[in-house]
Amino acid sequence: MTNPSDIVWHEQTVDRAAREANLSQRGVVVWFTGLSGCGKSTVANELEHQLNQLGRATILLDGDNIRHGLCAPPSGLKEEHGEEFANRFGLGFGAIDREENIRRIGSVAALMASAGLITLTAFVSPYRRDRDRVRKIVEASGAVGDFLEVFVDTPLEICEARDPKGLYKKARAGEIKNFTGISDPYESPEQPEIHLAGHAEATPSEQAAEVLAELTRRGIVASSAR
Ligand SMILES: Nc1ncnc2c1ncn2[C@@H]1O[C@H](COP(=O)(O)OS(=O)(=O)O)[C@@H](OP(=O)(O)O)[C@H]1O
Ligand SMILES: Nc1ncnc2c1ncn2[C@@H]1O[C@H](COP(=O)(O)OP(=O)(O)O)[C@@H](O)[C@H]1O
Repeated sequence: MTNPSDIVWHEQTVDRAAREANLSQRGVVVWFTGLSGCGKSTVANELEHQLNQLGRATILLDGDNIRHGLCAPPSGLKEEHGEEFANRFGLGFGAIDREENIRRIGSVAALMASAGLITLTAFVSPYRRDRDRVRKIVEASGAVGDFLEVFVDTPLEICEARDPKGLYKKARAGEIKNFTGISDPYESPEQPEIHLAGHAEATPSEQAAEVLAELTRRGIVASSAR
């Protein structure tokens, strides 16, 4: 077994402050969470577009895309890596798999923020403990205030009526197990930095502008940025 003391942290000459200075911005993580179909990807995508137009350096990590690579399911790894590897490292939607999914993404998001990027993430991330762990990792590698939780609070009935991928229909029919909101829990954030209420009928662009306004209010985006 590897002894943790055999792995030693190496200090680097170019630090986070130097990277941030070159980009004239502060690296942060803007963590969108909510049910499937609540609008995470759409609003995060629109926000990245608005930030991009302001000349800000960004990255968007989206659940559906990350599950094609870093957090692929066993079926996506088997052909290239074999069954044992796929079963050990591939991720599904059970509670432990979601925990590992969010742990990996949380670490990547913290690295992206240390690179000075405004890092947007869009994952269901249904468990409060998993999200709180990411907050700790991000703050430990930067400062308090570097992690902003955005609760996309669209009611289940609306998400289910939208059902753009037909997943709710399958979940109701019992064809998908552990489906968040139907046969698996969603633990709402208790004190999100930003709360987007879905019943207000705001457009994705208005919701993105709401997040942008909060980033501006907190000095993460300068009001005169370009
Ligand atoms: N069982 C189950 N529960 C929830 N979601 C499911 C499930 N099976 C597949 N999908 C699709 O996978 C997307 C969620 O992946 P995430 O990585 O964001 O999930 S999690 O954060 O680990 O909970 C989610 O994407 P979004 O709809 O964009 O949220 C679904 O399209
Ligand atoms: N504010 C909104 N108003 C109306 N429809 C929306 C809004 N935000 C997203 N949608 C629509 O809801 C569906 C699900 O959005 P999506 O961003 O894929 O959700 P998620 O990433 O949370 O699964 C899409 O068809 C999208 O166009």
